[in-house]
Amino acid sequence: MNSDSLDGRLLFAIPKKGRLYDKCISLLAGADIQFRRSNRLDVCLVLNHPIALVFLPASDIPSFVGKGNVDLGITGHDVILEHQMQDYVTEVLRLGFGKCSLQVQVPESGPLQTVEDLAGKRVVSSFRHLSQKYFGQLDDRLQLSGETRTQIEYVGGSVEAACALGLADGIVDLVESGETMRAAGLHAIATVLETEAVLIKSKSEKRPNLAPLIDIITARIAGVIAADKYVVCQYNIPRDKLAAATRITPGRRAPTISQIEEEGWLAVSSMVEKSKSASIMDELVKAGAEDVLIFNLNNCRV
Ligand SMILES: Nc1ncnc2c1ncn2[C@@H]1O[C@H](COP(=O)(O)OP(=O)(O)OP(=O)(O)O)[C@@H](O)[C@H]1O
Ligand SMILES: O=P(O)(O)OC[C@H]1O[C@H](OP(=O)(O)OP(=O)(O)O)[C@H](O)[C@@H]1O
Repeated sequence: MNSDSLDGRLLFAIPKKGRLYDKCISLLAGADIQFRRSNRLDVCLVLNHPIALVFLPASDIPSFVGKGNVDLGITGHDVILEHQMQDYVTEVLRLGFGKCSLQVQVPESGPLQTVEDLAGKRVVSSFRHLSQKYFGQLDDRLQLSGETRTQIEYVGGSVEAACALGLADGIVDLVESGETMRAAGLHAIATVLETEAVLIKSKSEKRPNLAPLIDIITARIAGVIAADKYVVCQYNIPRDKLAAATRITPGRRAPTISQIEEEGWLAVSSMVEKSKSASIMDELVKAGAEDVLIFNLNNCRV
C-alpha cells in the first residue's frame, strides 16, 4: 500500500494485540466498519468508509493521536496519562471495557505494609511516569530528599515477578481480577488510578474537514456500547399499579405505556441496564407485573 491510497482518509488507530484487541474488533464490527486485514499488515483500508485502520501498540496510540498523525484511536486512559498526552487528546467516549486499577503492591507477608513504609525503597513498574509522580508526591510529603527518595525502576512486563526476584520492595501494576497479584504473593496497599478503554481524538485539528466523519463514528460506537449495556424490558401491569412499576423501570427518558385489549391493564416498555435486569424483573413481579419479557438490543442510538 502506498501513502497515496491513504489520502483524505480518516486514520483510526486500534491496539494491534493485547487486552484491548478483541473488544476493539467487535466494536468495529458493531459499528459496521468493514475491513480485511492481510497477514501482518498494520494499515488497512476500510471498505465502506473513507477510513484507514492503523494497528499500533496500545502504548503508542496516545502520541500518534496527540501529535495529529492519526485522527482517532482506542487505548487505555492509563496509557494516555503515562505518556502525558492528556493535553493533546480529547477522550470522546469511555468504552466500558479494559477496566482495571493501577495499584501499589507489596509482598503479603513482608515488613512493608503501607505506602509510607515503601517510600524511599525500590519500586518496579511499567508505568514509570505515573509511579514517579505518585511516589514523588509521597516523598515530598514525607520530606525525603536525595538518596533517601523512592527509586523507580522500569520493566516492560511481568512486573509481578520483581519482588520475588529481589529487584523490588514493591511494584506498581494493573489489577483486574487480582489473580496475577495473588499468584505472585502480593497484595495492594494503594490505588494510583482507575482506568478503562477510551475513544480518543486529536486536539491538533490538523484536518477539520474530518470532524463530521469523526462524529458519525463516535455516534455509532456509542450506540454499540449502549446496546451492550441496556436491554428492553416489557411487561403488563394493572392500571392502578402503574406508578409503582414505572418507578422500577423509569427508562432512559420515560417508559412507553400502551393500551392492551384487556380492561384495566396496560403494557409498559422501558430500557433497563442489563446487569440489573434480573433484580428488576423480581421487583416488577412483586409490584404486580405479569408477562415480564427482556429483549437484547442489536444496536441503538440513544
Ligand atoms: N488485566 C487487565 N484487565 C483489563 N484491562 C487491562 C488489563 N491489563 C491491561 N489492560 C488495559 O489494556 C491496556 C493495554 O495493555 P496490554 O498489556 O494488553 O498491552 P500492551 O502492554 O501494550 O501489550 P503487550 O504487553 O502485549 O505489548 C492497558 O494499558 C490497560 O488499559
Ligand atoms: O488482575 P488480573 O486479572 O490478573 O490482571 C492483571 C495482569 O494483567 C496485565 O498483564 P498482562 O497479562 O496483560 O501481561 P503483561 O505482564 O505482559 O503486561 C497486568 O500487567 C497484570 O499483570
